[in-house]
Amino acid sequence: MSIRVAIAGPRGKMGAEAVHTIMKHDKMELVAVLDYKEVGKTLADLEMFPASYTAPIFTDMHDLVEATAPDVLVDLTNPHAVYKHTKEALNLNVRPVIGTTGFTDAQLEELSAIAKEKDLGCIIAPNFAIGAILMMKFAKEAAKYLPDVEIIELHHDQKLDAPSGTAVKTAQLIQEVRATKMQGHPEEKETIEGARGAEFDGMRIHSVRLPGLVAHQQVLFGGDGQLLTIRHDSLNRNSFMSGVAFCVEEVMKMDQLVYGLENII
Ligand SMILES: NC(=O)C1=CN([C@@H]2O[C@H](COP(=O)(O)OP(=O)(O)OC[C@H]3O[C@@H](n4cnc5c(N)ncnc54)[C@H](O)[C@@H]3O)[C@@H](O)[C@H]2O)C=CC1
Ligand SMILES: O=C(O)C1=N[C@H](C(=O)O)C[C@H](O)C1
Repeated sequence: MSIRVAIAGPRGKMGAEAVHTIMKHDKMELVAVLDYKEVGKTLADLEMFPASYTAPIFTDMHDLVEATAPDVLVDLTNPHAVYKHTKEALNLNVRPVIGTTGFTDAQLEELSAIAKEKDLGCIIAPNFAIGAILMMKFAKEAAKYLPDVEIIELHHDQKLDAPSGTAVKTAQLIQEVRATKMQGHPEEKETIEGARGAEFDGMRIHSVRLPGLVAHQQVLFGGDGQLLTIRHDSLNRNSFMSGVAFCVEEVMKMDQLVYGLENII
């Protein structure tokens, strides 16, 4: 039987790719999409999709679930909308697969508690690309031996959140294996505010935003007379799509919230 999938944010850069991915998948059916406008239309009414894409557009999650009974909601919207969508989906017994970044720790804890209470799978994946997950895993391993680390993430200039969800997740994974360490000179002073980047548990995160970039990150480790750089580049958004399809299948087998694909690959 097909997995019934709804997608929030279908007109976005990631959402549109995800629409094509689900439409092409032989074990999945795109039953609806959630947008903030165009209610009553179908994807086929939007110029960007072919006439064969007949999934209806909803602007209200309750209406969407009542009319189309999805098994899974894939959210690719923005940091302002995603928490509400995830909570609503869980409360309506729909399993969320969330690619949108920008959750607070308190929101993650609350959503985790709801998923647990309902025995429902929920995946929150700051990055769906296998190469990025390996980059994070390798960075965590390297930090055991080289605890001086700075993260540089580079993204397109339409990105709303900084630092990226991937950079935050990388820093959290490193924090698990590294004793807190304030890096740099103890008396260093920024002569222009922000020059040293964001501070996370003593390590620094730098965010670059430029047209032409997609999604890139390098993790730099410094040691005595040596440097190690671990870098990942997403050159297009197709790089995320096998991860999206993997999560839609996996979340059907789960009964709790998982934050980060490194926990399930
Ligand atoms: N986990 C991953 O591997 C990846 C995650 N992302 C994240 O996915 C999110 C989307 O990224 P992009 O597609 O580049 O952004 P985008 O700006 O191109 O698309 C966002 C879409 O969400 C829609 N939207 C906004 N509010 C909405 C609402 N209340 N209900 C329904 N739709 C709404 C917008 O109309 C827009 O079409 C971002 O948070 C980004 O960081 C992006 C790439 C990979
Ligand atoms: O906004 C993006 O583009 C991306 N967002 C995610 C993040 O914040 O880490 C994943 C990837 O880096 C692309």
